[in-house]
This record gives sequence, structure tokens and C-alpha cells, in this order.
Amino acid sequence: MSTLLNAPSHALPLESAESNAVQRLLREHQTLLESADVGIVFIRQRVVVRCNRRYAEIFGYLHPQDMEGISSANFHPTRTEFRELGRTAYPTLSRGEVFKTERLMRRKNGRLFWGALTGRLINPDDTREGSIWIIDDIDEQKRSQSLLGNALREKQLLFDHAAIGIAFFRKGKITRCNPHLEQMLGYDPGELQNIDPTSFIPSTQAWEQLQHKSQSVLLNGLRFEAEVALQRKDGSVLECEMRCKLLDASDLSQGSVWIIEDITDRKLAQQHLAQVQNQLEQQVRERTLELSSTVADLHREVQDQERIYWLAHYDPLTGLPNRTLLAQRSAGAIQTATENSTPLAVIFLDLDHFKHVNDSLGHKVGDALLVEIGKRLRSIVRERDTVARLGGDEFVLLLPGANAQGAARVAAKLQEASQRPYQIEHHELTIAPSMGIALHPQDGTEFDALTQAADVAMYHAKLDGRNTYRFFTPEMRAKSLRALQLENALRRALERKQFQLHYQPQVCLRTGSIRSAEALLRWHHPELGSISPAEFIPVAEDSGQILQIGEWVLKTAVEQLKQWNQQGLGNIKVAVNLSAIQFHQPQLPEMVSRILTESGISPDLLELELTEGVAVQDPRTATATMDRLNSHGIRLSMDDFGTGYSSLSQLKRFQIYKLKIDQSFIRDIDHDSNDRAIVSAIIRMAQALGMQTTAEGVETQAQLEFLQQQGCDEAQGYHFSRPLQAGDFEHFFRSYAQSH
Ligand SMILES: Nc1nc2c(ncn2[C@@H]2O[C@@H]3COP(=O)(O)O[C@H]4[C@@H](O)[C@H](n5cnc6c(=O)[nH]c(N)nc65)O[C@@H]4COP(=O)(O)O[C@H]3[C@H]2O)c(=O)[nH]1
Repeated sequence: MSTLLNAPSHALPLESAESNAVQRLLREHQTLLESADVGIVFIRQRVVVRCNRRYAEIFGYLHPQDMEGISSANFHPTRTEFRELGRTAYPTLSRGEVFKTERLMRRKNGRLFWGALTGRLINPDDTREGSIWIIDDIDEQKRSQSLLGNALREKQLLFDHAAIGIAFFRKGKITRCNPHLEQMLGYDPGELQNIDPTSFIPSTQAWEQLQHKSQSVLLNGLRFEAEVALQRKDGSVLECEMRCKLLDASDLSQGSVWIIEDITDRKLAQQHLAQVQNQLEQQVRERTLELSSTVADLHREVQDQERIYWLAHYDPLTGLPNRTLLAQRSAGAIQTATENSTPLAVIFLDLDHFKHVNDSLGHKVGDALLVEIGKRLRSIVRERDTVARLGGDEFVLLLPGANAQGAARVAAKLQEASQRPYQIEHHELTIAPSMGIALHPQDGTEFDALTQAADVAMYHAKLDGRNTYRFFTPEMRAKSLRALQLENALRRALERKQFQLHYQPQVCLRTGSIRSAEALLRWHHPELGSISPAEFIPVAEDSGQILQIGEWVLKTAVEQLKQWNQQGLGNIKVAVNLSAIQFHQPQLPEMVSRILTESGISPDLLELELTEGVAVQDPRTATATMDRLNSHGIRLSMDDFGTGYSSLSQLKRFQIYKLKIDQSFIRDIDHDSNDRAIVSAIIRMAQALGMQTTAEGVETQAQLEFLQQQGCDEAQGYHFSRPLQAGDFEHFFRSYAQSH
């Protein structure tokens, strides 16, 4: 090689066969050098004498010749390093040995690269002859090595410091594992090496199951994952998540890698979380239940409050506002009326004889009637008006904006509407209202004052014959006080024996004899004096005291009848006035019959006088009561006939034997042809129906004569006698009998 590098091929002499052989050898060597894949250089005195193509290429020269004469120091990073190489290499080279090194070299362009150097002195005994160096560019290899080294270091770092257990298995044993796995399972470093997995898998059965499950997955080249319980060296158990993969799916013998994570804490946290979640869900369920029951409670409470409010402000039967709500609305309406100087009226409405309905048909019918009346009242007034029920059969209408005229119109409408009968069950009922009207501000400026005024006016409407309305006047207040006084005084009148019966003779116009006497109640109060029945009877009726009083009248009259019978006062009969309230009392026929039986008086000596209104109100029930009274042999007459509205057809059905022509027709007979015509018609009608007639209030001879002419059967009045005390009547009867 030294020859070759020392003598270029083109300069060799070609003289002999020997020289030919040498030249061939040289060419072979030249070819060898040129085709060598490493760089070769001959250096003498630290200067390049000759190099091959690869050497030039490595250092970045185009031709090997370009390098000839260049100091070899140029091929090293620094002079220092160059010298240092010389110092290092010399001991080896001088011994005739090959020196090998790997070091950084410098290319022509200054770039450094790793080169593998192999050098040898041509003559170890004489360094001046130079040296031969072979250089290989291992820069790429060095870089790969460095990368590989880095990667291995990184992997090792990961392996050593991973917070997860990593183990390599081969042939059923751990071949390698990281410190974390050792710590996790409580083993000392290296202790797990070559250990059997059954040492940390709690049972052989669990290990077999794990193997069985993992096998097919692993053999398919897939990753096997499972949660397994592992046993630490001290026997405690860990919950682990295990991931496993074969290093080479096609070669089981390569073994597998296991990545094991201690998930005990995670599991506990999960369990805790699940527990908390369950508790939370339970709490949510309970809270939802609580809430829904609270909502239900609230709903109930709201309903209760609404109900309480409703009960406090509305009449439960009719659903109309009650006194409280009426008072509230009145206060508002009064304020508006005052501020705007607009009118306001209050109507107090009381149903005439409503008590009869309750007494005779029962409360159920009475209640149903009140409901219907409430509806009808409501339908008549305007939306902004209030119809309130105060209780019983009392209603109050608050009419904002209504003056006297308007209130009168409303009252008239109510009256008109009351003529339409109410159908309650199988009863056809007609009930009339008595109404009192009070106006703001003249009759009162507050709710109480206004309703009281309307109440007083209503009372007067009742006194004035019912089924009508009256406006309040200041004089009325005094009168109503009297009504209260009377009501109070009446309560004690019976027990204090303040009542008396007077008897007014009824004279037969055909014979001129006294046939009977009408018993008329008299009340003398020590302070109030004598009070007219026309005044106190309505009070007694309204307060319900009429029943007791009526029974006393009946008993007293029958007792008197008995005495007169015993005293031989002819076949005198007694007529007793019956209040509508008494008439509607279901026990009336039995009560009368009992009184008669107890006294031993024949029923045909007693006559009961009914008012026309009694029959008109509820003809069907009236007929039934009359029939029952008749079946007891008691005779009935119709008082004040002509003032009511009884029709001919009704009269026909009633078991009435006598009509008493009201004194209002008799009074003006002398000069009122209409009254004459009416009286005459009544007499004829009665005759046609087979009834007798008695004319009331006959005061003059002329009246008497007219009645006689018309064929009236009986007459009664001051013309014959005023009502008399029993003793006086006896006296009158005897003297009248003697003179006629
Ligand atoms: N101007 C005038 N009046 C005459 C004449 N003749 C009789 N009278 C009066 O006319 C009334 C007739 O009785 P009535 O129409 O049943 O009217 C009675 C009757 O409806 C009622 N009443 C009287 N007593 C009773 C009773 O015991 N029970 C009931 N429920 N009502 C009675 O009181 C009303 C008034 O009774 P009284 O004041 O006694 O008044 C009586 C009587 O005194 C006359 O010629 N001229």
C-alpha cells in the first residue's frame, strides 16, 4: 500500500515482465484503493502525501489530488486536539501497532463529523517515513447511536420512574419489572425477578381465569385489559387495573409486558362517589318528595286560605257575598259616592212568609228556594251591584250610582220577578219580597246606618201590607223602635196574661139573629197601653211568637164556646183568625182537633178564618191542609176576600164554606158603584160556588140594606156591635136576641 501511495500509476516504468507484474499489482492495488469504501491517506511530516477518492470525498474535496500537501492538522477541530491525537497515538504507533480512535474531524467547509481513525506507521523505527490512516465517516452511525442511546435512556427513565407498575413476563415468570411495581406489591428491589405470578395473584384459580381470558385477546395481537385483585407481600389486597400485550404476537416465547395500576384508591373513591351519589339521589328523591308534599301542603294551605276567605266573605248556601263582604264593598262604594258626589242606594229585602216554607215544606226546600231567589236577584241587577245575603230570608242590594228613581226601578223589577213561581222539587212556590230603600247620603253616610235605614223601611213595607217597597223616612226610625219594643213585650205577654179575646157578633141577614162571633185578639200592655192586633200580629208573625199566641187564642175561644154552650147561648159559633204561619204548620189540623176534643165541643161550632194570601202562595199545599182540617169537621172561611189574588179555579178547589168580603169594599158601597159591583159579584160568585158570604165592617143601615138586597148571608160591623169582651158579648147576645 505504501508503494502504491508513494508512486502514482502513470509514473511507473514499464520495462520488463517483472515490472509488468509489478505494474499489474499496482493497478490492482490502485483499483482496490479507489473502490474502497473508506478513506485512506498517506501522511508524512503531518502533510497529506496522497489519499484515495473516498478520503477526499469524506473531507469535502473534489479530487484526491486537491488534498496533497495539506496539513493534516486541518482535518481536526482544533490544533490542540490534533496535537492531543498525536500524543495519544504515538506510543501505540511507535510500537508498530495499529492505533484506533473515534473522534470529531473537520471537513473542508468547517463542519465537524465523527470519524473512525485507524493509523499505522510505515516504519515504526523511523517516523519520518510517515503513516497510513484509514478513516470511516461514522457521523451517521454516531447520530443513530446517540438517538438510540437517548431513546433507551428515556425508556429507562420512564421504566424506573413511572408511577405505574411495569413488568415483562416470559415463560410464566417476571423477567424484569420496574421499582414502582416492587413498591406497589411490597417487595424489595430485585425480589420480583423470576417470581411466579401466583405469588401476588391471590389464588391459582384467579390466575388460571386471567390466563384463560387474556389468551385469545393477546394472540390476536390485541391488548388485554382487566381489573384484578393482587396480593401484596404482606398479604393485603390491592385493586389493580391491568393492561397486557404480547411483545410479538407471532412469537409467544418473546413474552409479554404488563402494565399494572393500583386503582384501590380510585375504586374506593368510586365507591365513595357512588355512595355519595346514591345518598345525593336519595336526598334528591326525599327532597323532591318533601317539596312535592310541601307544594301539596302549600296548595292545600292556599286552598284552605281561599276557603277560609270564601267562608268569611260569602254565604255558603247561596254563594252570595255575606255581611262582611257587603260591608267592605259598601265602604268602597260610599267613598266613591262621596268623592264623586254620585248617588248610592241600598235595598233591604225580606221575603214575605218565608218561614212558612221552612215550616211546612222543610228546610231543604227552603234552602233550595233561597238559592234560586239569590240567582234571580243577581240576574236582575247590574254587574257592579252587590247582592248579599245577610242570613235567613234577608238580602241586601248595594246599588252604586242609583238614585231614588233608579232604586225604585230596581225594586219594581224585583217585585215583578217575584211573581214568577219557583219550581223547587215538585213544589211551585211564589214568594214576594218586602223591600226598604235607603239613599246615600241623606239616609246614612256609613254602611251600618244605611242598611239599618233600609231595614227600617223594609219593616214598614211589611206593615203596609207586604209585597211592596218603601223609601226610608226619618219618621220610620221611631216606628221601627216601636216594633222592637213590641217584639220584646210580646215575649212576656202570654205568661203575664196581657191578652184577651173580644168577640164581635156576626148577624144572619136573613133571620136577623146572631149566628156567630169573631174572636179578635186584644193586647193590653201596662206601659204601652192597648195595642192593635193589626200592629202586633205582624210582629208576632215575624218573631215566630204567633204560633204560641195562636194556640192560646184557639184554646181560649174554644173554652169560651164551651162556656156559652153550657150557659145555653144558643148554637153560637166562634170564628178564629188563623195566621198564615199557623196555617202552614203541619200539625195544625191535629192541634185544632185535639183542642176541640179536650173541650168536648163539636168541630162544626168552630170556624177558622184564613186570609186570601195563605191560599194564593202555595195553592196545592193549602188545599191539602184545608182538606185535612175539613176531614176533622172544622169549617173554613176566607177572610178579607177581594184583597188577595185568589182565582176562581183556586176557590173551586178550596174547601171553604164562607167568603168574608173585605171591609174596604163595604166602606164605600154607598157612593162607589165599583165597590157595589165588586161586592155584588163576590156574593154571586160565592152563591155559584155554594159558599156563604159575610160582609165585614158594616157600619151603616144603607150598607146593610144593599147587602141584604144582594143576598149576602151575614154581616158584621160597628153597625151591630164593636168587638166585645166575653161577658159583654153574652149580654149583647141575650138582649139582641130578645129585641130581634
Ligand atoms: N173600621 C171598622 N173596623 C171594624 C168594623 N167591624 C169590625 N172591625 C174591625 O175589623 C177587624 C176585623 O178583623 P180582621 O179583618 O180579621 O182583621 C184582624 C185580624 O186580621 C187580626 N187579628 C185579630 N185578632 C186576631 C187573632 O186572634 N189571630 C190572628 N191571627 N189575627 C187576628 O187583626 C186584624 C185587626 O183586628 P181588629 O183591630 O180587631 O179589627 C177587627 C175589627 O175590630 C167596622 O164596622 N169598622
